[in-house]
Amino acid sequence: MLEIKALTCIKQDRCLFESLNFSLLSGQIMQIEGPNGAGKTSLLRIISGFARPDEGNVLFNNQNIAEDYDNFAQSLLFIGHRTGVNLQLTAYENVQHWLGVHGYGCTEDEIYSLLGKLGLVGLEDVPARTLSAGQQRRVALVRLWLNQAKLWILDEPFTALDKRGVAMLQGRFQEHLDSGGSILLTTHQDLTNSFSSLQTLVLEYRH
Ligand SMILES: Nc1ncnc2c1ncn2[C@@H]1O[C@H](COP(=O)(O)OP(=O)(O)OP(=O)(O)O)[C@@H](O)[C@H]1O
Repeated sequence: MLEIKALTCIKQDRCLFESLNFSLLSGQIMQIEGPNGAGKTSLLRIISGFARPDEGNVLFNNQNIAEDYDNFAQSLLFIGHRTGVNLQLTAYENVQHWLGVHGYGCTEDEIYSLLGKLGLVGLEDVPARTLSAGQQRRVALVRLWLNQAKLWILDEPFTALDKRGVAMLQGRFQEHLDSGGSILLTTHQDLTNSFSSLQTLVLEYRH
């Protein structure tokens, strides 16, 4: 599904990674690990097509993403470490907004039911700025239930979640993998015993 070929990234005269190669198949999950500043977010942004590598290519289904980005974008769900939640809107309004962007239909009842499933009962209609960090993260993660993208790229998705939230998210990941999806993520969470298809890529801090 995803092939990373000879990727090199240089930031502020520092080479973050050089000639990086790996692939991610349908049903696989890959965790990118490494110390602060190693280049994990930079790598995710390049693979998502938001930034250009200094060298190398990203292929999705054998197609260079730079050559047909619109097609790739339809298969991609990216959630960054900044949640992307509009803090002026309520949780319900944020979901409505994402539904509009992705062109999916959902009834009012379905939206409330989903927010309830994510532990946000009673918080659906208050401005997101009044929610806790973990509750805001839960609002952001609603997109994982509203999306049909095959490839999920997630930067620190577990941040601020409590144990139940972590378990719920891992359950959602497994559903996605079981249905043939793939996940590339950064996290400091230990996922070793959680996913049989887990691959790990460690980025060292290069001086
Ligand atoms: N837009 C930018 N312009 C210049 N330098 C940048 C830019 N974005 C990132 N960097 C630098 O690239 C390096 C890697 O940053 P990156 O955010 O990819 O690291 P990270 O591994 O995700 O770190 P963390 O674990 O702290 O999130 C850092 O030294 C950072 O200062």
